[in-house]
Amino acid sequence: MSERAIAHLGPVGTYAEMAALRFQAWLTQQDQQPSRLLACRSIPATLQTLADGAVDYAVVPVENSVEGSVAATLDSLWQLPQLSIQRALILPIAHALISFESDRTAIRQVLSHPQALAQCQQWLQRHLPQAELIPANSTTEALQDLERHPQRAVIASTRAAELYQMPIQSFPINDSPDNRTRFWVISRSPTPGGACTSLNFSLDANVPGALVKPLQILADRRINLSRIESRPTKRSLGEYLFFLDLEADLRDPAIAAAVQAVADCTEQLRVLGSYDSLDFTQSVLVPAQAR
Ligand SMILES: O=C(O)C(=O)C[C@]1(C(=O)O)C=C[C@@H](O)C=C1
Repeated sequence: MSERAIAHLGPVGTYAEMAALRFQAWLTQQDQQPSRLLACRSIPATLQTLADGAVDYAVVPVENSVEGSVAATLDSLWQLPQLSIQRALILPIAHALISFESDRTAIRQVLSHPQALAQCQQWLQRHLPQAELIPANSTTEALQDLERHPQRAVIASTRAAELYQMPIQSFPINDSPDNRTRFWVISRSPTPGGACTSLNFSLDANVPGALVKPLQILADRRINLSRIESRPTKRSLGEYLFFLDLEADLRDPAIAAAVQAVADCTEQLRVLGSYDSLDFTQSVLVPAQAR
């Protein structure tokens, strides 16, 4: 078998890469086949690389316990109908403040991925109220050139600080000690079926009760929703797509029938995947030098 490739948000050292490493280790345990990782510039680029056939899997963040959904993942995935979810991965996320400046009062800018900035907002407000917050494509992209900007700090993982040999000034700085992010493993293969089913749909008309109908179908069949999210379709103002996670397995005929009934009362429904989760919140993270 040829080497499989797994795309993730780069550069090397992101949380998405950590998730991809976890998935790679799990995959190797399953079938002993080789695989390699490929770092991409953004979440849309990660999914596009997979859709173009250049890799076999993509690992993308989808939801954080504090900040909620990762919009770039939802927005990109619904535009790539050839892709489906294979598995979810849950990782603990602990952020570090990385800077060559040890005097916090001298730090003028803090750079990171918007999700990471948001996950540390209270800490930043308390300890670096003077700093301008600057969004970057990823936590480790923000680390590039840090040594040339002494008044700058970056929020990234301790592993990233080790990999790029940069000083950690504070750790942990995430507001919630139980900070976790759920990632999806996506591929071009049919979805396998599993304890969670994710779908999205648009509605025929913007009229009272349009959303109640599909939700009532699920409630009547006692199917629990673990998440509901709306995103603009970007076609016209006020037009939304709804993303739902059901605690249900699509391989069960009763669940498949319920999803069909939802499809019958919505404009367009797509099953993004039905899959199991791997929860890594209790296990030790891969040390940087072990790669
Ligand atoms: O920038 C990174 O390191 C990422 O992997 C992205 C990302 C995200 O988009 O949520 C992943 C996990 C954390 O929640 C923070 C940032």
